[in-house]
Amino acid sequence: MAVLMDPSEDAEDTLRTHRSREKTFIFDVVFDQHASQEDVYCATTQHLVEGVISGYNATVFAYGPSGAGKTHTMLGMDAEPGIYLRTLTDLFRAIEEARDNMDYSVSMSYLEIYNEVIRDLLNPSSGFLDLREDSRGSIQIAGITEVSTSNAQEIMQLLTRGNRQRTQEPTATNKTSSRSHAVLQVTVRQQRRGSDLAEEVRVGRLFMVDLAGSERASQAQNRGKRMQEGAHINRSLLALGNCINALSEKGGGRAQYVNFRDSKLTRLLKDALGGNSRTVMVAHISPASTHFEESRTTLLYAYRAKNIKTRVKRNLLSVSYHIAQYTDVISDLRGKIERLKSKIERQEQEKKREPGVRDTRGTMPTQETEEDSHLQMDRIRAQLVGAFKEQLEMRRSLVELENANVELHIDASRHLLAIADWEREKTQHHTQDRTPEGDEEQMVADTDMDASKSTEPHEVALAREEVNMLLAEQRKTVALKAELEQRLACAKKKASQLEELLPAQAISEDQREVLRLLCRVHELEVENTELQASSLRRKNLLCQKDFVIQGFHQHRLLGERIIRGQRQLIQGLCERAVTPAEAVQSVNHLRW
Ligand SMILES: Nc1ncnc2c1ncn2[C@@H]1O[C@H](COP(=O)(O)OP(=O)(O)OP(=O)(O)O)[C@@H](O)[C@H]1O
Repeated sequence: MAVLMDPSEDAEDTLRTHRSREKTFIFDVVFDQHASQEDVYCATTQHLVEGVISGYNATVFAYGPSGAGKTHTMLGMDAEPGIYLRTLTDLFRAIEEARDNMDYSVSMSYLEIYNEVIRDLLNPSSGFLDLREDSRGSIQIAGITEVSTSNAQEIMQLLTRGNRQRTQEPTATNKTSSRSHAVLQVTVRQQRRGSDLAEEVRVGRLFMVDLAGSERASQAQNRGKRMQEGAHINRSLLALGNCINALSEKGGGRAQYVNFRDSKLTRLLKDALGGNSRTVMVAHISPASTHFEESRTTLLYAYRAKNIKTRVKRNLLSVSYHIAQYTDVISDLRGKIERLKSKIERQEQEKKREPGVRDTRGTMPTQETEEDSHLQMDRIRAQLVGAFKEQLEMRRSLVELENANVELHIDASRHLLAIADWEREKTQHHTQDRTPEGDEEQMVADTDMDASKSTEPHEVALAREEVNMLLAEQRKTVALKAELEQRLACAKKKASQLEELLPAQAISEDQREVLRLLCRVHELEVENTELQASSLRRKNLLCQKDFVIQGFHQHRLLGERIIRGQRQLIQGLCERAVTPAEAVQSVNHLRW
C-alpha cells in the first residue's frame, strides 16, 4: 500500500478536519527506500522469464516523473545492475538448462523514440526508422539492427554502447535526464531438437522500456529545445495515459475507443498494453513534498493500469493445423528433391569416370550435350524459382494490405460509433429541450446544419477528420491491392508457361522430376500463404463483430425512440384537435 499525503492541505483547517489528507493506493507490491535492485527484480520481473522462453510475450516498463529513478531501475550501475542485466542473465541460464531438448536462438534490438522519431541505438547512422505492422498484426520496425547474442554480458556491452547514443541532457530535475523513450527488445526462438516443422517454432518477445520522464513545464523550468522535447515527451506520455484510461475502463458498460495511433510509443506498446503480453509497470515516485502533484498522477495512472487485462497466447510461427500439414508435405518434397539431385550428381560422376563406355555405346549423350542440358536445367530452375518467389512476395504483400485494410475498417467503425453516440445524445437533448410552442423557430434553426456542427465537441470533430483520413487510406489500399492482384495473375501465367516448356527440353527424366517437384513445393508455399491470409481474415472478422453488434444496438435504440415519439404524437393528435398543417410539422419534426 502506498499512502500519499497532500502537503497543501492545512491540518488546522477546521472546515476540512473531517476530510482525509491521505490517499491510499494498493498495488501488487510497493518498495521503499531500503529496497535493493535484487528485491525489485525478483518481485516484478523474474517470473516473466520462463514465459518468454516458452513463446509468450512480456513487457516491463518504467514509468514516472523525471529524476524518480527509472533508468536506475532498468539499467542500474555496474555494482548494482538493474532489471535489464538480471532478466537477461536469468533468461540465458534458463535457456542453458533446457538446451538438451531444445534449440534456441536469441536476438536483440535497442531503439529510442526521441521527438516522435525512432532511432536505432545499435546503429545510429541508419537514420530515422519506420513502424510497420506485419501480416500477423504485430508491430515491426523496418530496418532495425537485430544482433544475435549468446550471453547477457554481450548484450550489456551492446546496451552500454547503445546508451551512450541515447539522447540525454541535464535538466533542472535531473543532471542526466533521458530525453527519449528507450526500448530494448529481446526475441527468443525455440524449436524442439530434430524437428524441422515450422509448427513447432515458438517465438517469445520481451520488451524492456525505460520511458522518458514526465514533467510539468513550470517545474522543469525548461526553455527552447528542452521545452520542445518536453512537449513531445508529454504528448507521447499523454497518449500512453489515454490508452491506459481507455483500456482500464474497457471492461465497464461503455465500450471505449483505445487510440494507439496517437504516438509512436503507444503504437509500439500496443500489444504490451492491451494485447498479447504479460506486462509489468514499475511506477516511480519521489517522496519529496515538492513532487506531490507528479507522484499523485503517477500513482493514479499506475492504479488504473492495474485494471487492464491482457490476453496472452503462445506465438507459434504457423497459425493452424492445416498449415502444419502443408509444412509436412513441403519438407517431404524437399527431401525427395535432395535425393533426386544427389542421384543425378552420382550418375554424372559415374559417366565422367567411364568416358570409354560412353563413346562405344554411342547412345549416351556427348559431354557437350550434357553440359548444354545442365545449363538449360539451371536456367529453367532459376526462372522457376524466381517466378515463384515473386508470387510469394506478392502474396505476402497482399496479406499485409488485407490486414491493414481490416485494421483501417475497424478504426473507422470505432470513430463512426463514437460520432453516432454523440449524435444520438444530441438528438435526445434536442428533443427534450423542445417545447410545443417553440417548435416552429426550432425547425428553422435545425435546417442550419453548419451551425449545429460548430457546436460539436472537439473529439467528435477529430473523429470525423480521422474517419475521412481512414477512408482515404482505405481507398489507397484497395487500389494497391487491385494492382497487386493483377501483377500476381500475370506472374502465375508466367510460371505455368515455364512449366509447359519443361517436357520439351532435352533434359533427363530425373532432372524433369526435380523441376516438377520444385514447382510443386513453390505452389504449396503460395497456397500456404493463402491459408495464412484467410485465417488472418477470419480473426479480424471476429474483431469486427463487436462493432457490428454495437451498431445494431444503436439502431435498436434509435428505432425505439422513433416509435416512442410517434406514439406520443398519435396520442397528442387524438387528445386535441389539430390542423393538418400542425400534423405535417410534427411529422417533419420526428423525421429530423
Ligand atoms: N533507488 C536509488 N538508489 C540510488 N540512487 C538512485 C535511486 N534511484 C535513482 N537514483 C539516482 O537518482 C538519479 C536520477 O535517477 P534516474 O536517472 O534513474 O532517473 P529517471 O527517472 O530515469 O530520470 P529521467 O526521466 O530524467 O531520465 C541518478 O543519479 C540515479 O543514480
